[in-house]
Amino acid sequence: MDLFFGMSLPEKMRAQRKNGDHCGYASSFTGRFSSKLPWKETLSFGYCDDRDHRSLNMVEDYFLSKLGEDFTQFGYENHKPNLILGTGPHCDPTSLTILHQDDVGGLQVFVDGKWHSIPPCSEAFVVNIGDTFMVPLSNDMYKSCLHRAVVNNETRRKSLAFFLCPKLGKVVTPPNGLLVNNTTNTATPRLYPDFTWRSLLEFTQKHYRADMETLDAFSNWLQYHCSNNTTAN
Ligand SMILES: O=C(O)CCC(=O)C(=O)O
Ligand SMILES: [Fe+2]
Repeated sequence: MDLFFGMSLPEKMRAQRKNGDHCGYASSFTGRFSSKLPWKETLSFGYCDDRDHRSLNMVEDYFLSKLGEDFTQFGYENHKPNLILGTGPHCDPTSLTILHQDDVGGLQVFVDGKWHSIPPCSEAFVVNIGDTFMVPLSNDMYKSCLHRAVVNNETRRKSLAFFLCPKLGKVVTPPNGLLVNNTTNTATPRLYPDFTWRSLLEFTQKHYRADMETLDAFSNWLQYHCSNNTTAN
């Protein structure tokens, strides 16, 4: 991880994540957005548990193809010290996040109106519910977790995150059982429209940096697009 992030920007840019792609290097200074910029660099890899797409040496293969023979290390997030922002407040748009932070710490969750620090523990993972868990599995019963990562002015911070997502074309919708109020036997209101992970991914990759209002913004965006498509047809 240190080997990669210690390289010069032009060198890291050889592994730059292309717009709409899942793998590669991205940072505040090369990004797809011009506002609400977090101070972080990320290196991402996609993994699909599917026989046809599985690669045993996915990370190694990626580095070999992008950076050449003598490079086989990998890493994920790298937050730089001395600069104000790490990762701003947001809920992950994905389903579940399994996160490991190094001993510098900095991860905070928003609970009961306050930010709480999550102390780093080398032997533990933090598991967060994301928006795509909240909608289909609970129709809002389980809230996605609002969190942020702060940086300090002494030490570089690193974290490693695994984001679990549905298949791209899978329709994200709550099961019928959650749409009925068992006491009154009436339908509970749908809080969000059905969507595919492909469309939420596109929204958060190309149009909107995930924050605490991603789902509301996404619902509006979907409605606008659907009504425009209907009008166009
Ligand atoms: O670095 C961290 O601890 C959190 C990163 C994060 O929230 C994210 O990448 O979604
Ligand atoms: Fe996050």
